[in-house]
Amino acid sequence: MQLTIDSLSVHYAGQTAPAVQDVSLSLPAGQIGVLLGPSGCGKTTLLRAVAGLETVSAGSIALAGEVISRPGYAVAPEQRRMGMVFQDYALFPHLDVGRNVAFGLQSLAKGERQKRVAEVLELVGLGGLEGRYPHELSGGQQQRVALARALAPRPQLLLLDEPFSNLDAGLRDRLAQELRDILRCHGTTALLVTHDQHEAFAMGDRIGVLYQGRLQQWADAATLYREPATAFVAQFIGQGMLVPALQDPSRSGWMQTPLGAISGPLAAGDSCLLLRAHEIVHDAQSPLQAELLHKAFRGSHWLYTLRLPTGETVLAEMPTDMTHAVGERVALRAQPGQLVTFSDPVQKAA
Ligand SMILES: Nc1ncnc2c1ncn2[C@@H]1O[C@H](COP(=O)(O)OP(=O)(O)OP(=O)(O)O)[C@@H](O)[C@H]1O
Repeated sequence: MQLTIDSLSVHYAGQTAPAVQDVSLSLPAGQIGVLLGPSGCGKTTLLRAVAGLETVSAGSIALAGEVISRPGYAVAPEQRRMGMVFQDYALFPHLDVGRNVAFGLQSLAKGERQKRVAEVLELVGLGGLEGRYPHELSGGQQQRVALARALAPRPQLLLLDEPFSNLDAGLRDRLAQELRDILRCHGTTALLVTHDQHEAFAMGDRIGVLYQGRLQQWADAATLYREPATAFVAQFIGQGMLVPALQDPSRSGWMQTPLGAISGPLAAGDSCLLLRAHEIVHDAQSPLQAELLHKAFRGSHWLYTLRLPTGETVLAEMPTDMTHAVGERVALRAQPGQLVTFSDPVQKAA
């Protein structure tokens, strides 16, 4: 079912600023939306408001065109037909897998209930494990039971709050991919909260980046990366760096940066340029020398942290055959692809 959030604010009593401010987004039926952002930016509050667990102070939430929350009106959480999966799975330890999954199916006759339980367990790859207890399962299997339990009553919308945070990195990646396939296969509309960009990119058809309660951008992963709407998104996604940029007074169509002159227009009022680590390259011919502060081996490349002569610190990806030692000077050149510029980063990010 399509989820539409319009100018939504949630203000906790006693707090000076709203936890969620003027957020609008639309998630089409059958798609997976992800809320991404640093700790405290309002992701969980927004998810809980959709679930009906937080009171809305302004704006509205609608499911399939029908308003379910607005100031002074809220459909009760249990009547929203939403499934929820939390980071701790919240399985009932004294109930076996079958009865955990059957929890929301009390209205069905016994035979139908058993059929549906078997069906969703099959869907999550746990067919035949009805008789096991949660403590007899691995973390990944418990996560899948929680998912099966949420999917069993055929929710209109599935809400997931950091569902993989208790799992190790390898399993997390695999389950994120699996979960995406299961939701696709089931045609489920889902909204997931995470602070992990890789997870957001692996799962989301649409990703919303939140900062200080405000939605900075709601777009697919490629758009967030290539066309960040705000300086915050530019820096948050893909380790972006904003370096100062000035229109070159003597050469039109060129800008001056701490990495030298760069060909390209600087829009009126803009004063910084987005660069990513792969856009700063080693060039033995370049007059620009930066001091190597730190280097980390990343398998396919080195990640260098470098101090420019003007004092700014930048990251650069270098080939693995580079042998610079920390403290050495490294000759650099900026080689930006598509130019993305912003005005003052603080102003844009707020
Ligand atoms: N029940 C509450 N009462 C008052 N303030 C709250 C409450 N819950 C959250 N907050 C505040 O609202 C803001 C947003 O919190 P929220 O939990 O939504 O952030 P989050 O992005 O999910 O963070 P995290 O990634 O750390 O879980 C924070 O400043 C938080 O301190």
